[in-house]
Amino acid sequence: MVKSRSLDFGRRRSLSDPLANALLPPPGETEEQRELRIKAEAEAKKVSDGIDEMIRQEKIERKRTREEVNVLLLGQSESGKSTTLKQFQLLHTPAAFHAERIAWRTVIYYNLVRSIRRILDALSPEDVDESMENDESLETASIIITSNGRPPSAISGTKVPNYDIYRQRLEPLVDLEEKLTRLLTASEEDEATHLPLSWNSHGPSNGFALTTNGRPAPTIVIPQSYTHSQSLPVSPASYSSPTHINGATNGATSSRKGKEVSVHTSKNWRKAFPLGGKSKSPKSAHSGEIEGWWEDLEDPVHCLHACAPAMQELWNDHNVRQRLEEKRLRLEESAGFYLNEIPRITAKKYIPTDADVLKARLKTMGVVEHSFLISTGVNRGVTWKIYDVGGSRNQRHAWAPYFEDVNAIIFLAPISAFDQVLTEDPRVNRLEDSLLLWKGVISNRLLANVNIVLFLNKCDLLQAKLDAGVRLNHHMVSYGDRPNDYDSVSKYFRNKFGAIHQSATPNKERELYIHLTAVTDTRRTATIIGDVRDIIVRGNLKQLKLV
Ligand SMILES: Nc1nc2c(ncn2[C@@H]2O[C@H](COP(=O)(O)OP(=O)(O)OP(=O)(O)O)[C@@H](O)[C@H]2O)c(=O)[nH]1
Ligand SMILES: [Mg+2]
Repeated sequence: MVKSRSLDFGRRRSLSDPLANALLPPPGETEEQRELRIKAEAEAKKVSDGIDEMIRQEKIERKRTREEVNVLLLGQSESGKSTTLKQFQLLHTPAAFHAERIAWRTVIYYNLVRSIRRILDALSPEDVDESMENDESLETASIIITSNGRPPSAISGTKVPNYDIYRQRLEPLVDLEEKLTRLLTASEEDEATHLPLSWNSHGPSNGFALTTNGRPAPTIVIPQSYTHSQSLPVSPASYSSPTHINGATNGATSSRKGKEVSVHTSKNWRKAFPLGGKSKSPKSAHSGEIEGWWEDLEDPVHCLHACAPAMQELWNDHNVRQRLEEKRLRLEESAGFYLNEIPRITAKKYIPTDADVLKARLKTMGVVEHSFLISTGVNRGVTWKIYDVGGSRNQRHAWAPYFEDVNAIIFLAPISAFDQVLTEDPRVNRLEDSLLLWKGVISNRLLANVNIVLFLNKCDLLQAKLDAGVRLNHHMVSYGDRPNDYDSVSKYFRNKFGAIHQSATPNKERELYIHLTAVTDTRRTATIIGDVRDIIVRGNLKQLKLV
């Protein structure tokens, strides 16, 4: 009775409401009629609740199938983030990836020409150590640090053969490097772009990211280096101190101080093709790709083609290799791999292969976003937004604004870098920096519920380095006298990164997925990306169900 009174009272509350009026019990309702009515109402409520639940489930399903998955690629500079992004592109939008291959020709030429320049710099009879330390171009080289934390000096007193003949024969490449840099930057004439230095220019030029909508504008940085005689002393202090990604920033000023030239990562730099601008750039009926550039005499391929024999001789010269070895300049580990394929790369009708594109090096500045609609498998219909960030220290302040919406992070730590130093601060060991960065990311409270996948990357280079006899314990005392082989070392790193996660994560429930990767290897990376996709989507679904 009391129950029905309260029900009636509830209705009386809304007497002015026509709907509530309509729901009032009919006048003169008998007790029996009343019971039947209440039963019917309860039945109706059950049906209604069932419908509500169905709607909720549909909503979850819709979210699962339609919601974007936001993935951040994090890690220090040269850890392989952009390469990982390229692998995603190759896997999910292969047609677009292939269509863009030709545009990467500019970058590949640029990488090759710079490698040659760096060899010539290294052959200079003067002591170039100081400029090497301050040289941004070191970022693509493996520099061994010694116990005093400095790159080893050239073997003092070494009699240096006269390499002027190479310099003379390769002189046209001086202008070519300038031209290629201009081509990569010229498509941004309406933006604050700084023109690059040539081999003979004076002083550094600075590039800085513009900002849009409060988020840094995506840009690509072409690292510049200087001849030893022109290098400007850049003290480590002129770079920012280590950036704490959870708040403290080093701001735009520090990025302005970098010796860098920047190109926005809008598709514009890709449109720099056809090089030289005089080609009619006919498209191949078969592939849709631009072809016929070789008929344009201004095209860089002609200069490269003409210099190819000299480049090849330089690279194959035993004395040159010895000199590079003395200076511990391991060009072949990074963008230097094009040196092993000079005839192919400099052929007049050269079109970059997928592998060439994956290895092409352009430093990222700011944050670059790419979307993919996954069309197959469990992730069908999911739109993935992948954010590729600039990893050098003066870029890390740009990461934090992306932490709020992120569903998953792929963190890359290049474990082959245990004997290298940061380009932006030669006092800091690269692996040390990766470990600190890792700790900063996994302990960040904003990211506590974010799925994290760790790529211990550059395993191919790690293997090669260990096989060549480079000892981990010379650079990482804590490794002690464990065996210096790939299995032991990779296991050690896996445990080390895993232990940091275990102790520093604010979310003890979070599972950590660790992969040993070489992201330039397409086949292996495709499998890993498949696994990662499933892990991330499953993790995402789990979170949605909790909502
Ligand atoms: N051998 C080898 N080279 C790799 C691997 N991962 C990346 N690289 C090369 O390392 C260089 C740097 O890779 P990126 O992907 O540009 O590095 P990033 O993390 O995007 O660097 P920033 O843009 O400066 O933050 C490129 O020349 C890659 O081809 C790897 O696993 N093995
Ligand atoms: Mg990058």
